[in-house]
Amino acid sequence: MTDPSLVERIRRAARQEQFLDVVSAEEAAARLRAAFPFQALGEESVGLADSLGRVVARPIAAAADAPPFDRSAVDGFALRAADTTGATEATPRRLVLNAEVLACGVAPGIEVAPGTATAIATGGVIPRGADAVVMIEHTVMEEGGLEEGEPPAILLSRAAAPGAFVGFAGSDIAKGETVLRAGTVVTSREIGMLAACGIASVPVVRRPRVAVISTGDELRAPGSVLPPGAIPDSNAAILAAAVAENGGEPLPFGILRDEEAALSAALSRALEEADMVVMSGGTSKGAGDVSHRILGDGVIVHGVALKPGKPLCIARLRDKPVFVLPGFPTSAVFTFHRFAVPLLRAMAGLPERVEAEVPARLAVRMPSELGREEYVMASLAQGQDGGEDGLMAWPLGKGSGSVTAFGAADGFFAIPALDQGAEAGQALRVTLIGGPARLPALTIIGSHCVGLDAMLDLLAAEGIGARSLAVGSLGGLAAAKRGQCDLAPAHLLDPKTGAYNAPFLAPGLRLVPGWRRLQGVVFRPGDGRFAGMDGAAAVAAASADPRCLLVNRNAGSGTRILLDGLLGGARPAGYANQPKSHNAVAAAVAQGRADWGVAIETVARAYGLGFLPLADEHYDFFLAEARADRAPVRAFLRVLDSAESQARLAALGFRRMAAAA
Ligand SMILES: Nc1nc2c(c(=O)[nH]1)N[C@H]1C(S)=C(S)[C@@H](COP(=O)(O)OP(=O)(O)OC[C@H]3O[C@@H](n4cnc5c(N)ncnc54)[C@H](O)[C@@H]3O)O[C@H]1N2
Ligand code: MOO
Repeated sequence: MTDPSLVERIRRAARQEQFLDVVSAEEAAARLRAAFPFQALGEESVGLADSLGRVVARPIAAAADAPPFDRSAVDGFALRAADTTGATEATPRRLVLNAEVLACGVAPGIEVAPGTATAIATGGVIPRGADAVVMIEHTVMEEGGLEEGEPPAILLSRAAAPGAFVGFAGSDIAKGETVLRAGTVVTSREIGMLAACGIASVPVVRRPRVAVISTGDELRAPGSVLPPGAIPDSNAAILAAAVAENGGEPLPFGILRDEEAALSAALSRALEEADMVVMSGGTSKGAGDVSHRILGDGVIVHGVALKPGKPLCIARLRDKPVFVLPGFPTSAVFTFHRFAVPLLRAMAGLPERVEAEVPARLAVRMPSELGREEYVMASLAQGQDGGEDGLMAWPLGKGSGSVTAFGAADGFFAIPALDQGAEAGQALRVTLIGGPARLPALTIIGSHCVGLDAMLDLLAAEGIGARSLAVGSLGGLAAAKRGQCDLAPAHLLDPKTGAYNAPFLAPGLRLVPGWRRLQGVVFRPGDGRFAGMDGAAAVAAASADPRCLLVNRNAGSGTRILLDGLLGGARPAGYANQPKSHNAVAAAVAQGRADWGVAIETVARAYGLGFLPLADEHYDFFLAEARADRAPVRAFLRVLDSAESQARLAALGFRRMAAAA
């Protein structure tokens, strides 16, 4: 049943013109702190095995001593230390054995009287009278002289101090002592302690239940077939996992359409079942943006001067926190961590997360919007070899819509609201996400290619990690010249000479031949306008037909230079559409937004497109001479020349060039 007051609020909110009331991130956090208690939820009791990963709710005292009785730490004989005084190899002491053997679990029956000893196993109960144990290897059984019926004896060649090899009851932990304090996260180690102290049920903080709701008509569950315009719901999966990582229990509410009635019904149910509600999508000003409208006067923040995350909306409904995160994945995840996680952890009884920072220098200039504090996701790579340069931070440059930026980044840095950007070389502090930065052995910066992925897979199989930053051919070349990477893959066509890459060599760099990628005209199979043509004829015919729409490439790309050369100054329909990758060209043609373009054969095949060859693109590597002798670089060059790599490249449709010099 939908709460009638909620419906009324929704109606009221719907009548209002919606606007964002942007506040600073600090103000937003302060309002959140003022609205909620930031304290652990109540406690519940769980079985020992189920306590793994839970937070201890109150101090737990040992229910029993550990060990529960005085026990032997060795295999040997329990005895009175006083009987051993002065024992040496030359003057052994003789002790008569008692007629019992104290294996583990055996209750002793005979008191150890002066001049006697009892055989005992490691873990055996120390018998009354004994105060020490000697190891079996420091004794010998008495040889010969045994009269009929006389008990056996041992000869002892070492003196034992009182307490030797005795583990006293409660010496590990004594009954009543605190085993675990409130706030401890239970791991296998804590479980071991609890078990040893005889504790079978554990008082833990109740896990905050967090309803996760995705909104958007375009969303489909991951793995479903996507109709045109649809995208997989990645936010729900990321957010549910992040809830679990921070001590919460995610309650998946699935995908809801941008429809107020359905949304408010779901919200009402979520508020009944959960301690916190996290929605994503529909919080900005667009036509379909309805999520925030259903919150009515419960809203405490709507709009934060942050990038990513401006349209973040936070509300308090029925005393429970509701976060409406921006739909863009990077924005959603970033704002979740920044605002929802501190509250979630407090409710779960977990301490605030401490995020480590490392100093680094910015590798390239990063522009930023004035008026919003901008957080830039970055990868870290070692600067100039030798370490003087320390770490360089490379912005991932993927924007709020990226689903990979947050996952791929080592961390992020902030550009203050009043700055219009950060300069190359500027000193930064990078906040690490997901633990310490793992700096790989090999740094590769430049143009990306699936062939390179194949090389890096082979290297990884040898245990050599590589970081490949896709910043384009020119960006990689610049990084190589500055000594910031080992290898810079590139496919730069020099329009004057028509040659690839070699004309761009600079002192200190060497060119390692990579592979050739066949480029050609791509079109939808069955498009009769391209039937029976070769590449050059297809370019001529298509560019002369105003209804045949081109998808071009960005200025400076090798493909653009090639196409401009073929067009000879012509500007066919669609020329202004200039995406930055082979894949974007193929997608535009495959989906009918354009009819033709130029891309590499591998990509044409992947999209099921027709392909008419034009020319070979050379994908080579600029190698910094100063780094050429590093073991990981040598390993890369070896892999590049291996039979396995030739086979993989051939399977991808690439032709490997002459062996590396
Ligand atoms: N005219 C304006 N437009 C936008 C503004 C603005 O101020 N004025 N703000 C921009 C900013 S900043 C952000 S961030 C986004 C956030 O928009 P919404 O929160 O309303 O999100 P949607 O429009 O629903 O979706 C945005 C984008 O994200 C995709 N999405 C949504 N949910 C998911 C999901 N669960 N998994 C994966 N991807 C998801 C959605 O398809 C859209 O592509 O608004 C800007 N616009
Ligand atoms: O705030 Mo939005 O999250 O910049 O893209």
